[in-house]
Amino acid sequence: MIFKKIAVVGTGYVGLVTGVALSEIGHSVTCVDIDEQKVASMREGISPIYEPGLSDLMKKNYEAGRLSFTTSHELAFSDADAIYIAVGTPQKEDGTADLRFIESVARNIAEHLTSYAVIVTKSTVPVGTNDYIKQYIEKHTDVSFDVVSNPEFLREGSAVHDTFNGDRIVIGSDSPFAGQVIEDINAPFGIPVFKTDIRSAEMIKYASNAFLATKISFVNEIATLCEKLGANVEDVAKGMGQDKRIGEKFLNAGIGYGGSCFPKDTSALVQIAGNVEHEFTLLKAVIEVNYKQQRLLLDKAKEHFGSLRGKTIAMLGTAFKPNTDDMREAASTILARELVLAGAHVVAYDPIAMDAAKKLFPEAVDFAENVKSALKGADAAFLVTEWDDFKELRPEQYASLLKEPVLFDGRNCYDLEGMKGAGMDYYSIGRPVVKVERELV
Ligand SMILES: NC(=O)c1ccc[n+]([C@@H]2O[C@H](COP(=O)([O-])OP(=O)(O)OC[C@H]3O[C@@H](n4cnc5c(N)ncnc54)[C@H](O)[C@@H]3O)[C@@H](O)[C@H]2O)c1
Ligand SMILES: O=c1ccn([C@@H]2O[C@H](COP(=O)(O)OP(=O)(O)O[C@H]3O[C@H](CO)[C@@H](O)[C@H](O)[C@H]3O)[C@@H](O)[C@H]2O)c(=O)[nH]1
Repeated sequence: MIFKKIAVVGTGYVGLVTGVALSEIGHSVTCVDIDEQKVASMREGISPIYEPGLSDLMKKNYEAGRLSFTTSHELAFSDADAIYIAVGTPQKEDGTADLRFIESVARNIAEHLTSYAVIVTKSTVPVGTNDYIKQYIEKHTDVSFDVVSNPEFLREGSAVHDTFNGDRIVIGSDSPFAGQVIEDINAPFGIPVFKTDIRSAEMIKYASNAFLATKISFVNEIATLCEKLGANVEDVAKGMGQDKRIGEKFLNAGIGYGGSCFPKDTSALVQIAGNVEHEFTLLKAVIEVNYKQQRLLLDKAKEHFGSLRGKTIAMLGTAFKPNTDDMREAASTILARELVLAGAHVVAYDPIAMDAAKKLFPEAVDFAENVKSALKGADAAFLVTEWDDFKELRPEQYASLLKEPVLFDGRNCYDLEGMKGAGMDYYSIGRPVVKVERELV
């Protein structure tokens, strides 16, 4: 194995995890970020993001001298065999992908490239973006280089695990040499490689995310039908998933998908289609279903209480999924805003993402120190993120801490049988409602 000198541009969820993982398999990695605070923190051995297993691995490779951090593109790119682009491609107001960070990295590379390197795009970029990167750099430097599309499929909350255990590594290239360099770099991971052209690689990323989002919105529509027809979506999903052509994964009904990827990537793909005069009807419906789904707990609570004015709601979980501090496009943000607008008092708790939530939630929202103090005296609870801390609570504990008591579970964390006799009304997604048997007076 020939270990390479690698620069990674951007130290977010993808860049830092990629940099750390590449150093762990033996390469010499320099991570460069424009955020001085992030770089300072990483140099002190503190990961700027919460991701299970990342901190220890980062410290280990930093101390071993295989991993370094800088704010200087010049330093990072000098003699690099490969330059990985892992900057953000957020959503613009019109739904298209905002490529200004990609454009700035292209400028950085054109300015500081001193010898041949393979430029690898990990960021999720619209089809044709790698062609743009190539043309821009070619125009502004005489140094030779190749461009490779190498989309990333890791999930937040399990990013380190996913990087070492991915299903495939997609390498899109029009240069067999450059494609081989990236395959060699990744060889120690032992993950199957799929090679294709650059545009197909770019499309694989969007198509994969759009397909997974479609699976989620599909099962959520089935969940709504189950509620109306007296079926149980959990059993329905299990029964469907046993068909290998369907597969059991990503069929968990709930309050929709959030996060830094599905919402923006589905919108971007609708726009990418629009640019070539194709209306992506199916994906538009997926997005519309998700919009309704993210507000579902609110509808259920309004139906239960009549009005939410003056009610105290304990919000359990603010992160878009467990094991992350990421709040991008989290359903909790919508729910907190809408609950406050409806006149409710919100007390939120999240084991990890509370600092991020404080910056995003309306000022009227209070934050509790732990799950029990969030629940104590509240009229109802909204279970928004399926953290283990919440799932470990027994139904009776909710019932004894809540005033009314009623639990609106957006993630189907509890078994319906276990809820019967817990002394609490229990609403979940796509499953029958469990009601407390109250004495008639
Ligand atoms: N977050 C995920 O789970 C995930 C998974 C797969 C793919 N992706 C894609 O990967 C890309 C990165 O996502 P992320 O969530 O890691 O982003 P992020 O916003 O967490 O991090 C991006 C980092 O890039 C830095 N940056 C911006 N411009 C720079 C420049 N010119 N030079 C150096 N650093 C610069 C920023 O300061 C920031 O630290 C996106 O395209 C995203 O769609 C993300
Ligand atoms: O059956 C399911 C599975 C997920 N979700 C929700 O879908 C969202 C996304 O979850 P997940 O895919 O686990 O997390 P991400 O970190 O957003 O990862 C997705 O987005 C990344 C960024 O592009 C990709 O790299 C990953 O492959 C892709 O799974 C979350 O809100 C989940 O609650 C459901 O509602 N039901």
